[in-house]
Amino acid sequence: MASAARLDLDGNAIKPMTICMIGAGGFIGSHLCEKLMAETMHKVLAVDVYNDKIRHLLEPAAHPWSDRIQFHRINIKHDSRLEGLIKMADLTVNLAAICTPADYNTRPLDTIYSNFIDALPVVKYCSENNKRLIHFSTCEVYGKTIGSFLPKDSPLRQDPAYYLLKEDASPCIFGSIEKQRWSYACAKQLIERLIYAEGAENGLEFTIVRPFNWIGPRMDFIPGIDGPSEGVPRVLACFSNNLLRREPLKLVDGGQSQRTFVYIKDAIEAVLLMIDNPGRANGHIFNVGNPNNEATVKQLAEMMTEVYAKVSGEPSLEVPTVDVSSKEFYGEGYDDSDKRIPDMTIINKQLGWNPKTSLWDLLESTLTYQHRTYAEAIKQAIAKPVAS
Ligand SMILES: NC(=O)c1ccc[n+]([C@@H]2O[C@H](COP(=O)([O-])OP(=O)(O)OC[C@H]3O[C@@H](n4cnc5c(N)ncnc54)[C@H](O)[C@@H]3O)[C@@H](O)[C@H]2O)c1
Ligand SMILES: O=c1ccn([C@@H]2O[C@H](COP(=O)(O)OP(=O)(O)O[C@H]3OC[C@@H](O)[C@H](O)[C@H]3O)[C@@H](O)[C@H]2O)c(=O)[nH]1
Repeated sequence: MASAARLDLDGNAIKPMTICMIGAGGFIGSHLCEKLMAETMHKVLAVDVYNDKIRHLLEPAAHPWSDRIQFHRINIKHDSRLEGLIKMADLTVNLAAICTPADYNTRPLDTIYSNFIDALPVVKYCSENNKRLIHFSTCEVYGKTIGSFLPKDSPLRQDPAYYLLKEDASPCIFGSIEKQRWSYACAKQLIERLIYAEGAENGLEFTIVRPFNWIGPRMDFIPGIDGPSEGVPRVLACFSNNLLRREPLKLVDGGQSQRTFVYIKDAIEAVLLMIDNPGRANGHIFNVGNPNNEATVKQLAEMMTEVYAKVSGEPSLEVPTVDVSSKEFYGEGYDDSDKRIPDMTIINKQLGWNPKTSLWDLLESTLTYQHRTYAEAIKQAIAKPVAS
């Protein structure tokens, strides 16, 4: 339950505030809304084009927080109500974006508009009205590691100086322009630079978040069940879909790329610390990830297969994975980040935050959710005769 006497990291009472949360109906937004309703007295003006993932929080009068969350169905591309909502709030959190890699090379214009152009008015309204902004960027702004350009057998590849990603030191290394994968990272980088410049020149109070593969329940969609049959979500939902349908998991280019995965509930703790501690969060860019949860995509597939067999009680397939080329899976213009380990120095120093949940544990709770939510619907979809 929310307590009125929550304290910030410096021991001061936290005053309830109004938060305009744009993209509140998405994966991260839904978890952040839940946290804010259950554990704080803050109010949320939830802005999105969808609300399926937060509908459970919006049921009238069903919850003690029903007067603290309002949903506004607004497309921020063209809606004059946005400025009014930002003015009414103390803080704006902007999560809205196209952020699935399958879109970056196939819908590069939509990707660039969504991640740069559509975010511009949000930054402008915050700056002009002296409102604080927490903007969601991405770990993809780092692109590839310096080490990836060294010879395969170079011992320097094992030296953290060549792979650890630091907010205030690492360069942003993208591929060539025809590798349209980088349209997203580049748009995110430019909006980061613009926000930083608004801070430097006009005094905007901002925090930039760089999430490193946050995963958990409600991430993306299961194709053909609660999203388009031909849609390609991020890897957690792709692999969940394969496991639910008892198909081999597809390893793009052999699944050699490495990622670090953090449990959504750990990551949301970090965002709440930013919200509640403006003096420590303003003016900073924060990596938010779990450096201890590194795996290649192949290792992730193997672990998910093992965990899913445990939580579903169904035996694994004899051949659980299959290799597929990136051209076949994503189309022309795909490219990849080789390795993503966040440096945690800044978030540790400013907010004292550390992730807690191991990869196995976060997969166990997430795949339990996926099985409970989708297994029956998938069975029915598979059993349905295909219309001729
Ligand atoms: N999940 C991750 O691991 C991760 C990693 C890096 C960066 N991020 C960033 O975090 C943010 C949130 O990511 P997510 O995983 O929750 O994605 P998501 O797709 O689940 O959520 C984004 C939400 O924004 C909404 N939205 C998009 N365009 C909009 C518009 N024009 N008007 C109103 N609403 C709009 C969508 O409907 C969706 O509900 C994004 O900016 C993303 O780039 C996420
Ligand atoms: O079925 C699949 C899906 C994905 N993959 C691979 O799995 C890896 C991870 O893919 P994801 O779809 O989760 O996306 P990425 O980690 O590449 O990018 C993500 O990073 C952070 C955010 O900004 C975005 O949410 C997204 O861009 C990639 O190497 C991809 O090629 C597979 O091997 N098989």
